[in-house]
Amino acid sequence: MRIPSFLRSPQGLAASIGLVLVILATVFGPIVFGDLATERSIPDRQQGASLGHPFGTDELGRDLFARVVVATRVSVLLTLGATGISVVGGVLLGVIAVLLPKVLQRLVAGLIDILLSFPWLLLALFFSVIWGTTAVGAMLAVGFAGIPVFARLTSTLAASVAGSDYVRAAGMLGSGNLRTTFRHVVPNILPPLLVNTAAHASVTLLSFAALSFLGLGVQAPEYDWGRLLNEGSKRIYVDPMAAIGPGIAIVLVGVVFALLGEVFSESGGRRLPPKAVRRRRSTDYVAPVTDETTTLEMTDLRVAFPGRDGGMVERVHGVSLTIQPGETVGIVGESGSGKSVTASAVAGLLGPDALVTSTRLMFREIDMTAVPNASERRRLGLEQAMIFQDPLTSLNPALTIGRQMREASEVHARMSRADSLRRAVDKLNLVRIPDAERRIGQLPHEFSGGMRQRAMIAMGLMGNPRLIIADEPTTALDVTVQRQVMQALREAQNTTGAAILFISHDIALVSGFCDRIIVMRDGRVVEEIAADRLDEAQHPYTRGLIACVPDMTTDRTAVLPVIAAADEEITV
Ligand SMILES: Nc1ncnc2c1ncn2[C@@H]1O[C@H](COP(=O)(O)OP(=O)(O)OP(=O)(O)O)[C@@H](O)[C@H]1O
Repeated sequence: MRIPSFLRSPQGLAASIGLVLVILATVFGPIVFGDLATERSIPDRQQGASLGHPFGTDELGRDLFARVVVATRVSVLLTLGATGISVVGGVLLGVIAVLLPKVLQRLVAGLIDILLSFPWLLLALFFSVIWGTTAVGAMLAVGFAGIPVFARLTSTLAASVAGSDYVRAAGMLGSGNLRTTFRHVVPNILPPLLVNTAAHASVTLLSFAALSFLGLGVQAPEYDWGRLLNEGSKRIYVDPMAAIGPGIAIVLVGVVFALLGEVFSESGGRRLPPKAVRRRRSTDYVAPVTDETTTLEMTDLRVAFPGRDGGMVERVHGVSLTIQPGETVGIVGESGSGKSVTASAVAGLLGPDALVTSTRLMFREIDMTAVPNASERRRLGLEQAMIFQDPLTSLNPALTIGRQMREASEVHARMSRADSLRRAVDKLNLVRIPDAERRIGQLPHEFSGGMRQRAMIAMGLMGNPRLIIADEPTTALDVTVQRQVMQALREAQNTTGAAILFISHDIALVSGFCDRIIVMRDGRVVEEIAADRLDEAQHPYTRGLIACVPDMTTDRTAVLPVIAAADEEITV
């Protein structure tokens, strides 16, 4: 029999044994020890620890060990209830904070910060005054006092995931904010949330004990460990076990929760299996597009971002670009020349900070400068595909490749799960992923870099792409794998007839792959030239880029040419 990996570490084993004991005491404690815990025996009152009464007896002669075991249920259930309130409330508030418009986001973040600045126990005391000194009041108080902690954690974790390529890609597929948050963001913040939940449960248990000890928690005739501790502390110098007994229970269960947090954090990389989602069953698939309208028309695109002084700084200065169906257009230029910003404007992926203006920006007769309606969103999700530079950040690490591939066809083409699965396997075969039926159930980290990038291409083929935007798709790959990816891209184009907008700083790669090359520098197009006429390039910058590409005849002892700054004369 295979031993689960978490049982192989000492803390995993200790946490598991502790958890089983806590569950047994919670479920069976009151049943087994209930009578003993309430049975009064005046002759035996206030006895010290003995074999018959390990923790002694109280002032009515009731066995304290039995009372400590019986109190497990109240103490643990109140702890779980309060932790649940903190986690659910905090995660909801944190997620809402991420979904809100920027101004409201800041307001909620400010509110969370203010609540966090109050000491936790002080907040709990404040709430317990509101809800009264009862067990439920204490649970609500401790639970509500923990909400800001989880709200801050959730919004911070969500913000770090929200900038990933796969979340941007989900937005491009037309996935709404709520869907993207619950499908792509929440699964990726679950492991750290679980770790913090376990650690927080341990603190919550102590807070309950503290509240009950102060007389603000569980009230007589009910009792929990805090109350037993309070009663025992009155005779601590005579019968120390009366106070030490409930103290041991509090410490032991607190340690079990803390150890559980350790175990979660150690297995943090391991993902939870993806949940099944309800789907509309339908085979309503969108027919392939056959009309041949111009794929992209862009005139005088200008993009500005907020600068340090509060004003806007223009980074792309009047770029015009037209792409015809089936055409392969390359954009080359050095780092920072505005290639990615131009491509993101085409895909509508620039964030709310960017100020985008253009005389005309149409993708297959969809005005990309206006907010798309439902049918345009659906078309964009199916007809545009984007392949990013780093496949590891562009795939959601918590979802299987198959699940991510199916998203576009299920959301937009409304295909049934079985149909979209079949289509995903076909597309993985098309980009030559071996053993596609098995691979489709794997997570992105189980793929090699080149396979991940080919899976991204396959994902783009799940719709009916008319434009594939590939933003430096081979930069992170070695030369052999680069060839496989380029080949997959070419085959994808041959199969679909899609146009490709290929972005790279490598003019040699672009000239071998594209029909036409746009050369960009400092946010401007400096030259547009057919790939097979590159040797006739006029602009000194283009000639400089070509001269920087070494070939078999390059003198390896000579100094490489240097491209001068934009305002300098370039000599090659
Ligand atoms: N969100 C942003 N906020 C502010 N400035 C930005 C933002 N995105 C891009 N820029 C700026 O716009 C300019 C063009 O960036 P872009 O990413 O398009 O360059 P690139 O040509 O794709 O470079 P690389 O090859 O390094 O990816 C750069 O100066 C960059 O700093």
